[in-house]
Amino acid sequence: MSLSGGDVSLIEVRDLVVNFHRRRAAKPNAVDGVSFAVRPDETLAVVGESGSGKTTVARCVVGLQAQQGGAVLFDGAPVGPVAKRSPATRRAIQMVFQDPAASLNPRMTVRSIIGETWRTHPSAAPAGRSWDAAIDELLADVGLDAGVATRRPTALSGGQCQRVSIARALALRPRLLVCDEAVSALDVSVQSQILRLLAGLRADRGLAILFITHDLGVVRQIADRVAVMHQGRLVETATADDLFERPGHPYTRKLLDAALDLEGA
Ligand SMILES: Nc1ncnc2c1ncn2[C@@H]1O[C@H](COP(=O)(O)OP(=O)(O)OP(=O)(O)O)[C@@H](O)[C@H]1O
Repeated sequence: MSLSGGDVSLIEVRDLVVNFHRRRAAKPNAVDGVSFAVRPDETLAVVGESGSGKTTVARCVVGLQAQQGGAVLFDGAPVGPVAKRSPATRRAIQMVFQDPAASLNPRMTVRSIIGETWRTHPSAAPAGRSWDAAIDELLADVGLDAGVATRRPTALSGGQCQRVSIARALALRPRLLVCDEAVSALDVSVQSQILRLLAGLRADRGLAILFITHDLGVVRQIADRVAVMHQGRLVETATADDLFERPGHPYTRKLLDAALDLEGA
């Protein structure tokens, strides 16, 4: 049965368990039996305070973190660590990180950063036209002008770098974008621009997005559904509307109250 409430899941996390202290059994699991699913056309936000296990779940989904229990299923089939995934699965699940400058090689131009993804995944490279033209088009898709292609990340703003990170992910025509605190390092106005960009890309390209964030303001702007994590466990999953209108779990209410206090401060 799909845990998403719909019929088809693109990605499903089933009873996931991660423990970073396997030899010391008394230490709690960082991720403790988490299950959720994302449909091919939706944005699911995973929200929770620092240390609740959000990033660890995201890293399991992209195959960068091994789990001690449970499974990650893509298109209904279990997928393991990234090194053991098929090139098609690796392409299909792309990640956008929190710190755009740190996730882009400062010595490379934007053109080489994007071109490199096609050298790693030749099956995704543009066929029948020049790479430069395809890169210009990708840059336009993320709201950057073609002149950015010859620049290095150090010559770009944080927002521009994050757009380049998104273009690099899109170059592989992914089906799922995993965004780990992808706007947390940006000014609020730039955050909104990037969130609008992601929403537009999702609609235009039929992307699914798994959005990891501690920020309920971001959740409100981007999410169709929300999974709330607390101390490694998932305490509530709801549509974004329901979560804000009728939070079901006391911890969710606490998070909402804390966010309201911040807004009012
Ligand atoms: N590589 C690691 N080795 C040991 N412990 C880790 C490691 N990565 C995460 N942890 C621990 O696992 C728990 C969950 O961390 P995680 O980063 O997934 O939480 P988070 O909700 O994403 O928090 P934040 O928003 O602060 O990144 C925390 O207690 C953290 O200290």
